[in-house]
Amino acid sequence: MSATTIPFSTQVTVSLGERGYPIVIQPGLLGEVGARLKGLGAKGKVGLVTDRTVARLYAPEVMAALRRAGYRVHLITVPSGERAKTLAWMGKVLDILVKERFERSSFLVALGGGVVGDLTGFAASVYLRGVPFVQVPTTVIAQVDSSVGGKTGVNHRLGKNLIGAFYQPRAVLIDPVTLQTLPVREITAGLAEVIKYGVIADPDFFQYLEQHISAVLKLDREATAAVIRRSCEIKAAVVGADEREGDRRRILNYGHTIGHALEALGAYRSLIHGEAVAIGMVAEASLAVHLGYCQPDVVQRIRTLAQAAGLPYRLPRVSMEKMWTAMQHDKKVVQGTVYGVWPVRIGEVRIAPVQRDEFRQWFARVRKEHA
Ligand SMILES: NC(=O)c1ccc[n+]([C@@H]2O[C@H](COP(=O)([O-])OP(=O)(O)OC[C@H]3O[C@@H](n4cnc5c(N)ncnc54)[C@H](O)[C@@H]3O)[C@@H](O)[C@H]2O)c1
Ligand SMILES: O=C(O)C(=O)C[C@@H](O)[C@H](O)[C@H](O)COP(=O)(O)O
Ligand SMILES: [Zn+2]
Repeated sequence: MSATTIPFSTQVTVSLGERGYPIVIQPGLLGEVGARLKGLGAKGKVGLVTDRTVARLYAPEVMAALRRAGYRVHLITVPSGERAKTLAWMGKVLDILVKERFERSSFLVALGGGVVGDLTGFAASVYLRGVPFVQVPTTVIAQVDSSVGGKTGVNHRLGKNLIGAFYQPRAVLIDPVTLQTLPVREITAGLAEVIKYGVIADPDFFQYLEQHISAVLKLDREATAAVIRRSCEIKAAVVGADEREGDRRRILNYGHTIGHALEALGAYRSLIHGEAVAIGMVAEASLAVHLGYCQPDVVQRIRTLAQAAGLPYRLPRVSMEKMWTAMQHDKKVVQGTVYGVWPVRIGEVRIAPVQRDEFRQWFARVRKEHA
């Protein structure tokens, strides 16, 4: 893949028939949010949902853009980070929508990272049995992954995203300039989902990341354009083929069986999502070797790339029993059996069950190696 052939402003389509939508990637797009909503036929009042950090950085610009297009705007702000992804905060957002008499035709705009996008999408899916919403993602994770595909929801103490709905946005409006204000830890965490796409679907993209990781980390213009576009293309293709995760979409969950268990065990405070996914990807690749699905060089390449991106890759101190119990809440569990996404080679994964005994043996081996 050559970075020089990548135009910065581009569009990717999520092909889902009447639920299909564009992903527009364009520097400066925040200033056009109002005009884009007009293009979608939005009328009346807009609910702009964001978190406290993003409100300070970008809400004035987006509110001005919406007002220029003739909209009345009601700003709804939640705390920053994973602690807002709860039923309690969902209730507070819904309270405001009710009190402010938002109507069925009112659009919600999710301005922020994956937390704001997942929470707003879920609120949009249930308020008046469904109001339209638009994603305006401002983190790497949100621009390459969470804003696309319609998985919305909130966490439960015992498991990640256990309460939610499939509900597609009307459009995804990506302004890559917003990434400039992200803390390094958040940029790095976002790269876990980017590396994931290489492992599950595109060996050339994985190789591109191996060769350009420092440019990507510096948010170099061409590298950023390449990463956002290719990630959105892969996600859009998978979602277009299997919207509700009947089968193929499960590949997007690579690294998440263990990753989500680690997030829940840390009460959603010790690891942020991308970090947990990075550890999960390396661990699940290593487990895939143990299960006989791939060779050790695959784990080595994934671990080396994660390390080069500055991601954590070692399992934290946690008991095997607690891990296994937390993994029972994975949405890929079928009749009590945990199904994992296992790399076969870079660019190809397979989905298969893992038994408790296999997990226990692998876990004991890893613990011994790291002792
Ligand atoms: N729905 C999906 O398909 C999907 C996919 C991947 C992840 N997710 C979910 O997304 C969440 C993680 O998303 P995230 O990493 O974006 O987390 P996040 O939404 O918590 O954002 C991370 C932090 O960055 C701040 N921030 C956001 N944009 C900023 C900017 N431009 N400049 C400075 N600071 C900014 C936020 O205030 C927050 O503190 C998790 O809950 C995960 O489960 C969902
Ligand atoms: O879009 C998907 O499908 C994914 O699995 C993408 C993941 O990166 C994302 O974290 C998703 O929210 C996980 O979904 P879940 O169904 O395991 O909660
Ligand atoms: Zn994820």
